[in-house]
Amino acid sequence: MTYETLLVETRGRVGLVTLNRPQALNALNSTVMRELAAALKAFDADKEIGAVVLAGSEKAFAAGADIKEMQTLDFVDSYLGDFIGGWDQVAAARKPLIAAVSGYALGGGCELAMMCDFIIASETAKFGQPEITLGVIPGMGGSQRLTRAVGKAKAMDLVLTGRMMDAAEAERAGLVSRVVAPEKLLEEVLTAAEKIASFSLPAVMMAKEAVSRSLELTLAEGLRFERRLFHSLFATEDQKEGMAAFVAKRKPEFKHR
Ligand SMILES: CC(C)=CC(=O)SCCNC(=O)CCNC(=O)[C@H](O)C(C)(C)COP(=O)(O)OP(=O)(O)OC[C@H]1O[C@@H](n2cnc3c(N)ncnc32)[C@H](O)[C@@H]1OP(=O)(O)O
Repeated sequence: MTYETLLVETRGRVGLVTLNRPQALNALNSTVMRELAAALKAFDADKEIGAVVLAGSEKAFAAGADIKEMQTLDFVDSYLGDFIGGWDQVAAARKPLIAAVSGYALGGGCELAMMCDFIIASETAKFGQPEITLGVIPGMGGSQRLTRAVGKAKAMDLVLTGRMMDAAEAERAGLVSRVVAPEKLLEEVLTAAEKIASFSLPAVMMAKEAVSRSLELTLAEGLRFERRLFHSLFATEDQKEGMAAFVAKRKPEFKHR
């Protein structure tokens, strides 16, 4: 498949998707989001892929939803057309998805990064939900995922003032898992993705599913769900291989089965 707004490639068992609308700081429009959903679906279906990285440019991961595309929308058009309705498809990806954020991750850009499983940021990253400055509010999950990630006080601060927070503040707040030098960002993220992709794919996908469900279930439900997944992994060849390799003091050779 050819993409108009993305660069899509593979690095061993890692899929790499790079947003590619530099003239608009990777502003997200319908084409970007449709292509992104298709690229992630293709990687989900590809048995040779164990993890996916989503990156932007050095200046911008994404500067938000495309304001030029949105400005003439009215309520009836946006409601009947379910504007941005399918844009959360990214959060439905089943394989681990890591956001590599450099520069601006604003509005929909911050929300897109938060749909990924974790965010590794460059020291230059700036996160924010500036929709309030445009007369609207976050619409791709910012009020929900940001609050779960950083807590009510900081989420209210960011959503109500529209200010940006830098990478150090985002790391302290728990929005990003690590901050690295700009020139090391892609290398660091690809190394993390390669490590994940080297493990048993069923175990990796179930680990993702279990952690993701923790945000939706009660503790008792979540613990039961985790236990069922844990038990089920004893039906895989990779559990036998992983534990046999440990006992034999050798490297496991996972078959992803
Ligand atoms: C998801 C939902 C429901 C909502 C949203 O996401 S609303 C959008 C939230 N994002 C923003 O409000 C950020 C808008 N952008 C900026 O504030 C600035 O561009 C900046 C601070 C990120 C960078 O400023 P800088 O001076 O370095 O660059 P610009 O000259 O402003 O931008 C370069 C080029 O990109 C176009 N651009 C930037 N952001 C967007 C955007 N969100 N939508 C459409 N186009 C965008 C900008 O217009 C300029 O293009 P032109 O030179 O052709 O005007």
